[in-house]
Amino acid sequence: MSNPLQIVDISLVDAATAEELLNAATSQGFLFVEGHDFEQSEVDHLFELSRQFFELPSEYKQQYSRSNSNHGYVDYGGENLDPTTQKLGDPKEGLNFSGLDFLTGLTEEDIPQWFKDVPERHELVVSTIKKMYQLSIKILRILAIGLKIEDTNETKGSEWFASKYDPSKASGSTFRLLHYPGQKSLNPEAVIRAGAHTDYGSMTLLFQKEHQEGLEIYSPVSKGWEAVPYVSPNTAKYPGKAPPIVVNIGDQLSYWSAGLLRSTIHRVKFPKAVQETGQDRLSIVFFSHPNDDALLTPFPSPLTKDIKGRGANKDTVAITAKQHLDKRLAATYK
Ligand SMILES: O=C(O)CCC(=O)C(=O)O
Ligand SMILES: [Fe+2]
Repeated sequence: MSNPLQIVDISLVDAATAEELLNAATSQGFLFVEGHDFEQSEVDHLFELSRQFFELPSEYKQQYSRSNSNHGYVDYGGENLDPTTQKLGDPKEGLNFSGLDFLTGLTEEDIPQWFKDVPERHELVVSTIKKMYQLSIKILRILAIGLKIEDTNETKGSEWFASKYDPSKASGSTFRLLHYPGQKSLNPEAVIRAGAHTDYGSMTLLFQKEHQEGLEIYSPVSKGWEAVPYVSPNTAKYPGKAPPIVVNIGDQLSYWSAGLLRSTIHRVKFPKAVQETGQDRLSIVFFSHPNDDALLTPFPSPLTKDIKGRGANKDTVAITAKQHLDKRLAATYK
């Protein structure tokens, strides 16, 4: 499968990396990142854990149904990512880990006992949550350099995003395991697995598996739907490491940058080959959000100061990260 997206190596935090990252974030709004520290074995275990969890009886999973704070199990059809077009919810199930403390990797509310029954299961979830948080902060620091965010009295420009990510303060960040069951039907009406949407946070990090493709972006470059392929790990460069991770710019970065960065529309669809094999899809996703009280007003930068009428610059009243998330979630989980 061809790859319309850039693969950016973030192992070096410097001006060249920042330039490359910014270019990808302002063009497609979707990219791959390599030079992260996720091991292949770790990601394999996570997918295995996810598969085993979703195989548990429905009654068991439903004991942990999604709470008002967006934590817990979401059953088939429980979420509709494209409520203006789709009547039915998405044909998928998910497990949300929300109310995250990034110092401990723990959640405020209970997670299914199944994860705690075996210490390795819980440890893997906890370490993944901490790593995802750290990776998103690293990417945000590099982006801040590329965006030439200016120093203020309170913060250094490169720390502008990170300063809104106090690890022990409440945020909308959510770690999710997602499962899209296979479907043999070739009914063209039933090919959407997750409706078209933009993500609500600052950025989303995602692992998918080979032969389980289906993620598509509405490319701002080609003005058409394009597949986000599975990209194999570069084992010569990074032995033992997991494949490049998908990075998706979300609404909040679009607001903060007055629309310079793109919160690109995407969806999950059954590609023909996957529909024919009846293959399931599993994805491992981290939705990175700043602290609840972070204002979504543009950062100070020569790159954005003259942009008017896009992103938050067009609004007269600034909203907080939590107000934005609550609004989006209310539409999704009607
Ligand atoms: O499962 C995927 O590949 C993407 C899901 C997604 O876009 C989302 O949950 O926001
Ligand atoms: Fe999404």
